[in-house]
Amino acid sequence: MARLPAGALMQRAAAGLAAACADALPRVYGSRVTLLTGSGDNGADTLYAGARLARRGASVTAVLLAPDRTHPEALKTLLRAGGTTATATDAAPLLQHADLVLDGIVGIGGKGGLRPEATHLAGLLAASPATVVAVDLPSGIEPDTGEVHGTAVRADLTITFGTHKPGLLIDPARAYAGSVRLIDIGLAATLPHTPALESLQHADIAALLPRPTGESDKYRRGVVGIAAGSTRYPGAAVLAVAGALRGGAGAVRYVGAATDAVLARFPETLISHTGPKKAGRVQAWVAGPGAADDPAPVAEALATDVPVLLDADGLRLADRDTVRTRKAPTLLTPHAGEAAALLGISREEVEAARLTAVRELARRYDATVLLKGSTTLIAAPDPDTPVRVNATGTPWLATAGSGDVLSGLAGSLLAAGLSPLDAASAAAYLHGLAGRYAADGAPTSAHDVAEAIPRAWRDITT
Ligand SMILES: NC(=O)C1=CN([C@@H]2O[C@H](COP(=O)(O)OP(=O)(O)OC[C@H]3O[C@@H](n4cnc5c(N)ncnc54)[C@H](O)[C@@H]3O)[C@@H](O)[C@H]2O)[C@@H](O)CC1
Ligand SMILES: [K+]
Repeated sequence: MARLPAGALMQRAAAGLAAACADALPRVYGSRVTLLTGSGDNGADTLYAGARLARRGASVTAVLLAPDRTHPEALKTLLRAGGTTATATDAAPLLQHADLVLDGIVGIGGKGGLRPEATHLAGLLAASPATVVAVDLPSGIEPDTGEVHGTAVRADLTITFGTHKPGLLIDPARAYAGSVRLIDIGLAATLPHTPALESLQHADIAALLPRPTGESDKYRRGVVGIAAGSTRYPGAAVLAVAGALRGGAGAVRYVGAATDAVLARFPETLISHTGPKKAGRVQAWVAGPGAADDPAPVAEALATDVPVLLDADGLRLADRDTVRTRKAPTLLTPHAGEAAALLGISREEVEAARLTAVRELARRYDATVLLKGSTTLIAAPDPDTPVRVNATGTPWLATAGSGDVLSGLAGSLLAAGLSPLDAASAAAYLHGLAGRYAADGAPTSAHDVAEAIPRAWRDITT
């Protein structure tokens, strides 16, 4: 900001915001626009954008939450452009009859949820048929964590400035943002080199995925061991193997009680009639899906010196000190309920503060942790490594067995030589994309998700 003329960033933000609002309206001329205007720069952005829309013939009214503390220059600009003002007590009809509402109550300066008057406005807004555009972020969410304390504005569209904020990417706050559009205001050079959060895209994942070369044979490509399934849950083994076969390892070795079911479905699987300890060459183990109550295979996998992925029953059956102290990397893939058990808190507490939970798990277990959910998070044990958030998931993936496919897929990428953080990130990305393809707007099954993985892989790499 010091290097630019005063207000330059704000003008860039307002210009981008006004253009996005114009796109969201059938026509600007004659449309009714209501601005919810707080006392900070977020409110000022909103007033400047409103002035631009007023100059194009929109009828613009700013509801001022703090009339005596509104940004004076921005307010003057709106009034000069033909806009008008109102107080919060007059807001109800203005929100009910607007075509478009801009939420400029608070931006990145907002902390601790909305105050009572703003809470009341957010309630009125929820009942309005208007299109809601959040300015920078939906007011009331915690910008840096994605937590929501009390009421927050629910937007159809969020126009965010300079960089994505964690709250726009992590649930529960993410669900309040609607679709998110980033406006470049020229901040790139000033942003920190190590962000708090990363969201990998197609090209990032493509660069991570293993590719066989002329010298590859099945052992060089990696053998993934699957210690999963039981007489009670043979299907978990089949689904973990289904994921593993599509994850780039050269071979999949299975140990457990579901040999017949696995071979019937996947005759290419190598079978060892032992535990993980004596199973033969394996570069990474997946232990736990459908394991029911037998801790032995989990303990044997953890005793090896190769990377181990623990999922489902494995998270419950594993000895926690062994996880913490083993030398080779460990990857834990809990859903919120399993994470809650590992942390000794409630599922609701995990879901409300997912970023804190995943970081705390990684720290406490000295492991890489993939916390499943509609926005999956992945944290490395080193607290300075950016947490990764996966953006490809779909609610249709909340289907039985889908986690077994993910664990097999991630294990296969581990065996192929990816670090736990990269294996988990690439697996979550592919799995989410495969889930979208498999579902395509209708219910899908874990089996279909596994079968859609190659299509996701091809789309990313070609
Ligand atoms: N920092 C930058 O480089 C830029 C910032 N811009 C805008 O500036 C915003 C940040 O502005 P500010 O730092 O002034 O802060 P905000 O405008 O986000 O919020 C601070 C104001 O809101 C009030 N407030 C705080 N918490 C509240 C709550 N829970 N309920 C109701 N009111 C609350 C405070 O009293 C304060 O007046 C960004 O979100 C963005 O919209 C843009 O203009 C572009 C450049
Ligand atoms: K806002």
